[in-house]
Amino acid sequence: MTFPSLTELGWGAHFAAQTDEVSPRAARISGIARTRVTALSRDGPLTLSCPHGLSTGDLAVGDWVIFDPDTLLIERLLDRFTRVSRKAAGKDGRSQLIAANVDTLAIVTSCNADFNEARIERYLAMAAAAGCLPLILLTKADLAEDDADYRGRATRLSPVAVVITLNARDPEELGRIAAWCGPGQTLALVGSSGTGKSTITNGLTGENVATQAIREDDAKGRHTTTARHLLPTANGGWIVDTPGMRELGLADAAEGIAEVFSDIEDLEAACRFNDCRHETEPGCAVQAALADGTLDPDRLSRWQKLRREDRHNSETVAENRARSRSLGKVYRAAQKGRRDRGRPG
Ligand SMILES: Nc1nc2c(ncn2[C@@H]2O[C@H](COP(=O)(O)OP(=O)(O)OP(=O)(O)O)[C@@H](O)[C@H]2O)c(=O)[nH]1
Ligand SMILES: [Zn+2]
Repeated sequence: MTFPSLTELGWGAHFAAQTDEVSPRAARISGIARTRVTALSRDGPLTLSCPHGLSTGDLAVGDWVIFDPDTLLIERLLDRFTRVSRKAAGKDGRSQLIAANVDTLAIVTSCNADFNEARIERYLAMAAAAGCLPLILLTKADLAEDDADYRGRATRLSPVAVVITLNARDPEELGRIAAWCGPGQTLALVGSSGTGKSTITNGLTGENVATQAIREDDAKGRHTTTARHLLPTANGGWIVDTPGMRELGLADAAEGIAEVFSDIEDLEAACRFNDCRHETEPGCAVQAALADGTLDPDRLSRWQKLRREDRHNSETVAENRARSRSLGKVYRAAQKGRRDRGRPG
């Protein structure tokens, strides 16, 4: 049996630069259960375990790790190329990792009442904060009276996102997404329940895996909030199945928000006062743009709401940083242990 090469698994210069290890020791995480981590290596699938002090919660589907081939323990997590996260449930504002090393984040919404500008902007900020290319997939175009109108509204939300309207049930139309999950490319789908994520996943993988995974979980009454599978697509790429998100909270996404709302942030830079609140201050460029109709007041209020929320949630982020620093210590200790045992590499 032949397995995908590291390049086909998504390996590239970003990871190669971080290690002198020979490639049989590198693996990409394809699934995470409570204590077990499944991964794909050049020599096929593996089950890895976490060393003492590292929990599966610190890892994400899509991560690259260096493992010890004798013990099958994870030795080192490689620095991520992209990092998809959101605010964890609860009030502490912690950011929760959803998936790692995703090239493109596909925001899935339907050409019907699910379509919501504010929600799409949230996901666009999530993609920008993660470092992923954004793709907006507008499903159920076959059921809509005017899918071009939805496409136009979505296009206005971002100068960088590609917008595609489609019937997700039609394999030929799904082919238009194939370019984003070709060899070595990883695509993640996010969006509300019922918008067609499973339909797209099944169509691209040629299997019914996604729905099965969801059913397994339902049966156990478990509620997962992170992605658990990296699935191969029919044309040599990878797809991450993320859970349906009823509500997407953002934390530590200031840069992502700034990118999505760069039009407003540019205006803000032109306000006379640095601390302009864009209310009644003289020389406010934001108010001027509202007055001459170049800025949509709804977009302004959506931006203000997102920024307030992100600032509030980011207050406790310093806590997370301390946490990842202590994680770094665990990796270094593991590496040192390996060197002390006189292993090469
Ligand atoms: N006509 C039409 N039906 C679609 C389209 N996309 C999805 N559907 C249907 O909509 C329903 C929901 O689709 P799913 O793929 O299960 O949606 P989901 O986003 O995976 O939903 P969750 O599994 O709850 O997260 C299914 O009955 C699909 O067949 C589309 O483009 N056109
Ligand atoms: Zn102003």
